Amino acid sequence: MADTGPIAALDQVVVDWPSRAPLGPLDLSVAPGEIVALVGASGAGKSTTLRLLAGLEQASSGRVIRAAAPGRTGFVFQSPTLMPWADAQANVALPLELSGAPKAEARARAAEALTAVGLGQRLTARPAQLSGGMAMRVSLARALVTRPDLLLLDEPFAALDSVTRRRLIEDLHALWAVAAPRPAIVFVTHDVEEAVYLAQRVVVLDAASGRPVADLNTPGAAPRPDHWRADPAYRQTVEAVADALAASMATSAQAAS
Ligand SMILES: Nc1ncnc2c1ncn2[C@@H]1O[C@H](COP(=O)(O)OP(=O)(O)OP(=O)(O)O)[C@@H](O)[C@H]1O
Repeated sequence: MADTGPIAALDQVVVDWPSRAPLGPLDLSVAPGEIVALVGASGAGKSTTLRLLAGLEQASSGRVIRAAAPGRTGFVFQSPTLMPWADAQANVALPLELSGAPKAEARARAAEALTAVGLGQRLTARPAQLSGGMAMRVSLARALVTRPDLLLLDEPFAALDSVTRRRLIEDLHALWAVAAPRPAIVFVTHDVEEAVYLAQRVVVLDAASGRPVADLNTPGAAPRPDHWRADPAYRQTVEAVADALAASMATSAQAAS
């Protein structure tokens, strides 16, 4: 593939809030179409890194590169953040309507996106009529409907049971694999196994400064078959990420003592 440069990157970015030590300097580069997982201790700066990549947070210094086309960055939060009064189709159509698409086209594309996440039969359901997993699928469809170049996911499945969670990870992989072009995905999670299973690269953030302190490639091509979880290469990578995560926390615990 031709080197097209990153779809999003942080170059020596520092975020300086009056109430705490500065975060950074942060360096991270995300290539078009790649899947990167961010792991780190609570408060390490994972959400801040995503918000910087989304343009929702200002850097105090350094450079943020955002190469996704306007309106083609999708964001999915831990809670589905749906409009409670609107049905699934209207929720998913909203970003298209806001970007000026005619209503009929927006509704047709919303129906298509909901079908892709397995909710083709629930277009008229309101959020209160959906399970947690279904509501998250609607949120995913809303992010995918704009055919994003960059999809940012902040612990999207953390509140779900483990079976639903696995299914959603598999669906996300499948949706990514059929998209043309594939979006880059940056996925924040506390779950090391989920990070290794989903991503092509796992980046570990330092607990104190938020700086990436380990950047590990995962073996094998995504999307992975479910039985890959029993593969020794998967287990070894999980151990390597868990070790890097423990090391990142130990250093900051030492610094604090
Ligand atoms: N607007 C803000 N003003 C001041 N401090 C902030 C602000 N936003 C975040 N922080 C602090 O910056 C640090 C990083 O926060 P962030 O939410 O990015 O961490 P995180 O790794 O996503 O945490 P968690 O895993 O708990 O969600 C935390 O100490 C947080 O309290």
